[in-house]
Amino acid sequence: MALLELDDVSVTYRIAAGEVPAVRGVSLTLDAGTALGVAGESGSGKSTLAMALLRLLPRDARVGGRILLDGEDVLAMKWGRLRAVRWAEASIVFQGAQHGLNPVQRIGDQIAEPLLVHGLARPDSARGRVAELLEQVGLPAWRARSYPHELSGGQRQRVMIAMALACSPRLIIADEPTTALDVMVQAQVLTLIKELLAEHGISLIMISHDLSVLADVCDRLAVMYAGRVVEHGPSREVFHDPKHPYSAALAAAFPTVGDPVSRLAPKGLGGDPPDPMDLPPGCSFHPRCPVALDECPTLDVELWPAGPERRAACVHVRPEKAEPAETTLEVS
Ligand SMILES: Nc1ncnc2c1ncn2[C@@H]1O[C@H](COP(=O)(O)OP(=O)(O)OP(=O)(O)O)[C@@H](O)[C@H]1O
Repeated sequence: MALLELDDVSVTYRIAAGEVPAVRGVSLTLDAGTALGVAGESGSGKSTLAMALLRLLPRDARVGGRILLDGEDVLAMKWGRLRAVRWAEASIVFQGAQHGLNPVQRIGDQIAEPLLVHGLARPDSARGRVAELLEQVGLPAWRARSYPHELSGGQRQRVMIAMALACSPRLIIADEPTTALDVMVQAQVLTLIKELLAEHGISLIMISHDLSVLADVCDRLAVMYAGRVVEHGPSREVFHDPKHPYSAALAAAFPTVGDPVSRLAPKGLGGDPPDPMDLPPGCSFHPRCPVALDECPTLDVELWPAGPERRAACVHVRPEKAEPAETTLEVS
């Protein structure tokens, strides 16, 4: 059964220069107990989409479409209900843990905060639960007394994961949870995430520019380009046999963690992603596409079926137009 359903979700930022269509018509489903990876270059709209799921966007963002969490419309929730849902039903782990933690508050107090706010622990009983959570993410209980600057990047990211787990949510949204970490620590944190998913049956939406990381952790992948999903399907299939040329370039990129060049230029692709305020006509990817056809600049692109449980928005998977049926007139 679907835990999360996105139906034609769009996000537009209103800025002085005009409107920025950051997310355009995204429809996706996440089944309970499964993990969905969202991939794409910088600026493709991944973080905007993640923030929209819990209505964490700034005021200048207008969100359209429907976001159903366990059948409940997130966009229609009153503030009180939304506050109850955040942390307790769905929580988010942000990119770069150093920005997500308060530098002058002890780790233990920060992990305890959502528990106290949601009435899941009293100040005297929270300490035991904090110790349990630290243990779950592989940190000793005494770390509760530490301040964020006393921890390594990987340890801080574990603390963020402990906070996200605190209220036993059904869904965790992780936005680039390992991007700022070196390769060894990244592997440890990914292993931890996989163990926690398996143990607790939590559903995950994980965002990354690195398709190989997502394919390792997630059951399904969605690839975003210029605010749209251009391909989605089972992880292994999208990673090993991509049907969209943009997914193929991302899969071949093998980006180095923290290397801005590989982040910005998937292998074999020239140019930059388009400015959302000045999108190319037709298929937005056509100016960079190595296999573009003459018709791509005017193509009315859709997510066409590209195999069982797979879809891709590329002319090369478009079903042949059905020939008009021949009619035989029988004249008696
Ligand atoms: N607060 C904002 N106001 C206006 N435009 C914004 C705002 N936040 C993001 N954008 C624009 O929306 C588009 C999508 O940005 P977003 O951060 O969602 O992409 P991303 O794929 O998560 O990139 P990254 O990996 O760099 O975080 C970009 O063009 C960005 O400039």
